[in-house]
Amino acid sequence: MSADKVAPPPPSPTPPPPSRPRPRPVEFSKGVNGLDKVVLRESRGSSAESIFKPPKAIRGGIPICFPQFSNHGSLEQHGFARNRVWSIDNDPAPLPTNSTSKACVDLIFKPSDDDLKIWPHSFEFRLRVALGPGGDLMLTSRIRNTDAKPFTFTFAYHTYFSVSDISEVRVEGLETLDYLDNLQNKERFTEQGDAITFESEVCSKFHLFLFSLL
Ligand SMILES: O=P(O)(O)OC[C@H]1O[C@@H](O)[C@H](O)[C@@H](O)[C@@H]1O
Repeated sequence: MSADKVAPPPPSPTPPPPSRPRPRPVEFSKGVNGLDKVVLRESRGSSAESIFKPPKAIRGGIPICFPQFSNHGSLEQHGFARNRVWSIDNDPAPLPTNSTSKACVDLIFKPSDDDLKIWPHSFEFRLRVALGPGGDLMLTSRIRNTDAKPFTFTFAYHTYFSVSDISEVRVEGLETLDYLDNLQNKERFTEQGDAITFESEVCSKFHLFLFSLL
């Protein structure tokens, strides 16, 4: 082989793209009013199928299903409350004196004229989100009938949990409760085991309550 036909050295391997830094779960800063601001970010507490694009509801956090849970009615799945902008009550009732909470915010949702066209019942939904001293989060929902007539509704906190290893998860306390199995045509069963574990896809709805407000 002559010198001018020597094979060129192999290209050096492309370096991997720099990994994006993960957002810190809690950030502390100062708010516009000079008060301490705490931003909670849980980048993993959502479904892998999340589409953060209206009108699709965010599949993460704790969606509030109201006035309809699931497709048990004529409204959109899980009702419209999770897809609306709520306002903050700047003058909420104080926390009870025996409360261990240190901080809370009251969020209010009232139906718009368009909402009343699809669900003709006026109400005020007040959601209190309170943070305990140990970091525990407490949600209290109060729904007030501001209509002249009674109405019924279904409601749920559709909480998403971030788990690193599903095989380590056990859900206890549901023994003897009835549930509808979505993967078996919503057939009704009674839970027999003292703990539910997950070996494959599960989609069960336990113990549905129907509320009436007079
Ligand atoms: O996708 P959505 O509307 O946020 O609902 C989340 C889940 O809600 C559950 O109640 C349904 O049984 C699931 O099928 C669904 O994936």
